[in-house]
Amino acid sequence: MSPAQSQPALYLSKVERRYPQGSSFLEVLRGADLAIWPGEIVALVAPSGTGKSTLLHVAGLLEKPDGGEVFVGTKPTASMNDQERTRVRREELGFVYQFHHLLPEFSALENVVIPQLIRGLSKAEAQDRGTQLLTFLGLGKRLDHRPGELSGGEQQRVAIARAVANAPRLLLADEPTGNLDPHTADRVFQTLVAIVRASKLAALIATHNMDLAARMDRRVTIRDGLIVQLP
Ligand SMILES: Nc1ncnc2c1ncn2[C@@H]1O[C@H](COP(=O)(O)OP(=O)(O)OP(=O)(O)O)[C@@H](O)[C@H]1O
Repeated sequence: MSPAQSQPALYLSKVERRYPQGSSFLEVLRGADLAIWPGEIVALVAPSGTGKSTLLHVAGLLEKPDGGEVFVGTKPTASMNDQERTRVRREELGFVYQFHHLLPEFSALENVVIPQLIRGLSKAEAQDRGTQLLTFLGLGKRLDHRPGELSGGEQQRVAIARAVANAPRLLLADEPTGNLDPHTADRVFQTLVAIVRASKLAALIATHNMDLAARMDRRVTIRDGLIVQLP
């Protein structure tokens, strides 16, 4: 086993998250434990309101846990300040949402290049990598198209390329195909799996789509604020 594989890409240890509700608190996560290993694609499947988005926000360092620890690789993040969390988020995490949030005035390639420039890559390196990624995702002939000139599935593939452009350790996705028709959703999911496998990323993907969940390596749910493995 290589050193990279001997530690989880993400490890949530006894994570707690609660929100004020009237005079008390709504306890959404009550000690959630979850490890995701490099190369693994894990489906997060749970009824509405049980805490999927909360879990993704905590795992994505967008919200701090009220208790427990979130390790990205070996790094404990709970006591990091905002600047450190932003750096880990930018360098080690990739995000894909139901709606792509691409920059409408920039081309597909520019949308993938910009985060790499922010990370400090040269323009030539960023363009090379962006072109390779978009070509891998079947968009080699769409590099110069703006999001408004692309289909929904193509836009979502650009969003996937953007999310993995900085070679993150972990991809977090919230209903990445939820806005697409079943056929397009299937194709986008296939490309998502292909890129995760090719890059040896770890992925946590929240979905209501049981067919897609069945094709991932593992399925987990949230029950009474805890992570429970599904068959
Ligand atoms: N910022 C907040 N303040 C107060 N309550 C919140 C906040 N965010 C989420 N909640 C509550 O926490 C619970 C879990 O919300 P969350 O959005 O994580 O659920 P979910 O499983 O993602 O739901 P869905 O599948 O409908 O998106 C819900 O009852 C929600 O109302």
